[in-house]
Amino acid sequence: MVLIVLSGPSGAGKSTLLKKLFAEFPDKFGFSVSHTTRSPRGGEVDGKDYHFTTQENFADLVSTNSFLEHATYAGNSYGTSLKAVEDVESVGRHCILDIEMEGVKQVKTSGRAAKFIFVRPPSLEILEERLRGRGSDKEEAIQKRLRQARNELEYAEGGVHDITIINDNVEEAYSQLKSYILEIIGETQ
Ligand SMILES: Nc1ncnc2c1ncn2[C@@H]1O[C@H](COP(=O)(O)OP(=O)(O)OP(=O)(O)O)[C@@H](O)[C@H]1O
Repeated sequence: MVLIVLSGPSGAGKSTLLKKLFAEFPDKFGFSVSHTTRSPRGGEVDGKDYHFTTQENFADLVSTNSFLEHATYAGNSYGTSLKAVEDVESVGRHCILDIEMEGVKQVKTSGRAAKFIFVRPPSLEILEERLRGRGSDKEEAIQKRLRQARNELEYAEGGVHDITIINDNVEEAYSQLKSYILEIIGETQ
């Protein structure tokens, strides 16, 4: 099984592309279930949406090197455990992680083999338009995402990913993503 790590600035189109991939290949890929110390929101199911966990248990998992990557956002910790990846692989699916730069760095140093795909927008101006178009963020959050996008793009300049996909036309970007992924999992269409 191949561990596939997708990253890129917020708003670059990762979810859009992955949605297409899961729709076309419903049985080939899976997302791992992350651990989090945040409280469940309405309708979220433990073990399905997240493994909801205490800060203490989360710290234990960190100290036993049980996470492939983990980070803290807005006071809550999130992580992908090695076991969560194995759970996806045990049912015969390739695990896909949709994570940000710090997580990518951790997977890289974990020693676990993976393929790294970077999804980027054609320009920061277009990224800004898309973030506004998505309508899910306030102005302050958009500015924060744009600042972070610069960091992600700079990191990617170092040639740390196996492939960079520019999401200009979504169908073209999807076609590139699909052919690369089918190639690395050893399937051709
Ligand atoms: N090629 C494209 N052309 C125009 N709009 C696009 C394209 N790809 C995605 N979008 C739009 O851009 C917005 C951001 O896309 P999406 O939510 O998939 O990004 P993301 O990388 O998953 O972001 P996040 O990391 O914040 O979850 C969405 O409104 C989406 O419909």
